[in-house]
Parts: sequence; structure tokens; C-alpha cells
Amino acid sequence: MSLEELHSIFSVFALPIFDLSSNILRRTSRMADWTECMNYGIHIAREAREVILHAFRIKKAVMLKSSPADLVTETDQRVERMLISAIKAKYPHHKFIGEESVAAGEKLILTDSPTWIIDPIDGTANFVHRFPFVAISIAFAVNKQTEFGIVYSCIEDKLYSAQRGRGAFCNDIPLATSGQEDITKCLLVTEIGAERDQLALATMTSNIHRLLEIPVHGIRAVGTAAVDMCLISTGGADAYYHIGMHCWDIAASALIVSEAGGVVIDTNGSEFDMMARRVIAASSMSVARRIAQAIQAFPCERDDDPRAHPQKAQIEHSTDSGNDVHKKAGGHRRL
Ligand SMILES: O=P(O)(O)O[C@H]1[C@H](O)[C@@H](O)[C@H](O)[C@H](O)[C@@H]1O
Ligand SMILES: [Mg+2]
Ligand SMILES: [Mg+2]
Repeated sequence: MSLEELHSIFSVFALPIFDLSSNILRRTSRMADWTECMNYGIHIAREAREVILHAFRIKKAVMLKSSPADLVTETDQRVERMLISAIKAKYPHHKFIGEESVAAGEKLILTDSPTWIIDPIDGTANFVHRFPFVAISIAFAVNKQTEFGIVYSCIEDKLYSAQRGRGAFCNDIPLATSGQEDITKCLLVTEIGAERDQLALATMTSNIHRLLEIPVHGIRAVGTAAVDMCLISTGGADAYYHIGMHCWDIAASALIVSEAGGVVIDTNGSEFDMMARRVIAASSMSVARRIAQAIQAFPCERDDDPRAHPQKAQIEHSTDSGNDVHKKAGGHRRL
């Protein structure tokens, strides 16, 4: 009987054993070595990359989610299905939070159980337009703490990985942030996101304006939050900030940045919370705090808020990227 099943039985009686079993789970996860799990995650990410590389080159059926800029394709759904079924086959008691499973109506609940947090294609708009920055992001959490993170930038063939307490790597080469402490010497990355309402757009553009006038050296947007953040871990950029992304976009890369010697905080300056949909990842705390001081956030429902992720109305939209964009019937999307 798994510890999670033990939890559910004894928690009903609220017996002292319940505390004992959760303490066992905590101690076990602290002692556990998740290397074998991470290596399996890397193995299936490599398999998923082959599917993405093939689909990258061909015409795609594009569907819309929360806005005309929030795209999804059959490949996103197929890759997520492939990853989750491969993991279930090896680790049947593990839990999952997947971007496209949540979009299809699954509840987003992070428990103490071993949980895989998956974005099958981070940078779907790039994928649709054949803009060559498309990543698979896989994080693994136990007791709500990320134990390892994998970000595979598929077209670049750069596999970023980190295990808690054991450093960060890109294609097995150790990573280190720039360590930059002077905001006026920083190159920033951010994302414009899929929000197209006036408040979000005004907030995003005023944040860019305020940061540029500090001044900073520049601001870039690669189109995938996961790769943006991995660039901080390489020292290729010095800080990333974003409001509105989801846990699956950044759970893996947040660990990769911190294991490369960077800092990851909330945009309000408090401790990072992967469900809050706000993040600053930086080469140093002084740069992170300076960005927190300069920017404002627009309101976002937490990822783990039960009211979040309602089935969004599907919007008709045409695109000039040579792909067919079509309306999805209402209700849950097939996965
Ligand atoms: O939907 P995918 O998985 O492509 O994730 C991207 C979001 O769609 C953007 O809004 C967001 O701004 C980031 O670009 C994020 O990577
Ligand atoms: Mg994403
Ligand atoms: Mg995605």
C-alpha cells in the first residue's frame, strides 16, 4: 500500500498515524534520491522532442484557448498524453499537473504526493509560426518542493536540467548565472503573454517603459518562459520577470535558475510561489529587488484557485502562418 493510500485511510480517522505517515513521506522524500526519476524524465523528453521536430515542419491545425493569442495544437495534446502515459507506466502512484489536461478540465491540485508538472510545448505560438524556440518543460515536486527540473529547447537541441542541491546543466555542461548586481548593466527577458485586455497590456507596456528608463541594456522576449528563464541560468541574460504565466511554464526553470546560483522571487518581492503566476528570476538579489521595485502586476487568479481555468469560450481567428485555425466545439477538449 502506497503512503498516499495510507494517508487517505488514516486521515479519515485523523489518527496520530496520519501525522506519522506524512512525516515518513517527508523524511523519505528528503532521503530519496530522485536521480532515476529525472533520468527517466530526460529519456521521455528526448522521445517527445522527435514528435515535436517532425510536427514543427508541417502544417498545423491551431486551436484557441483563453484569447486569440493563447494557442494550442494537436501536437501539444499528443506530447502531453505521451509523456503522462510513459510516466504512469513506470510510476503508477505519481500525480500530474499538465497544461493541456487542465485546459481539458482536470483540476489543478498540488499535494505532497510525487507530482510531475508538465508543459508539453512551451512556446506554442512559436511552434505554430516556426519561430525556432520551442521547449518541453517537466518539473517534479514532492511535498510541494521541486526536486528536479528539465527544459528541453527542442530546435536548439539544448537540454537544461537541475536536481535540487546538485547544480544546473545544459547538455551536461555546468551552468552559472552572470552574477550581475548592477541593474544598469543588465539584459532583461520577459514575455508579453496571451493577455489582450487593456489593463494587462497597459501594465506590461508601462513596466517595459519604467525598466528601460532606469536604464537597462535591453529587454528581450524569446516566446517561451521556460527558455527565457534558462537563459538566466546560462548568464546569457541577467533577469527575467513575468506576470500571468502558469506553474507549468516555470516550475522546472525556476529550479534550474536557483541551482545555477540565481535568485527566484515573487514580483512583489516575497518568496517565489509557483502558483501565484508572478515571477522574477535574476543573477542577484539586488537586481531582483530593483525590478520588483520598478514593476507593477495586474491581477491574476492563482493557478490553484478552484475558480481558475474555467472552460474558455473558443474564438474564431485566422492566422497568416499558413496554418488552419479553427474553432473548437465547446466543452472539454479531447486529450
Ligand atoms: O502556452 P505556452 O505553453 O506556449 O506558454 C507560453 C504562454 O502561452 C505565454 O502566454 C507566456 O507568455 C509564455 O510565452 C509561455 O511560455
Ligand atoms: Mg507554456
Ligand atoms: Mg504549453
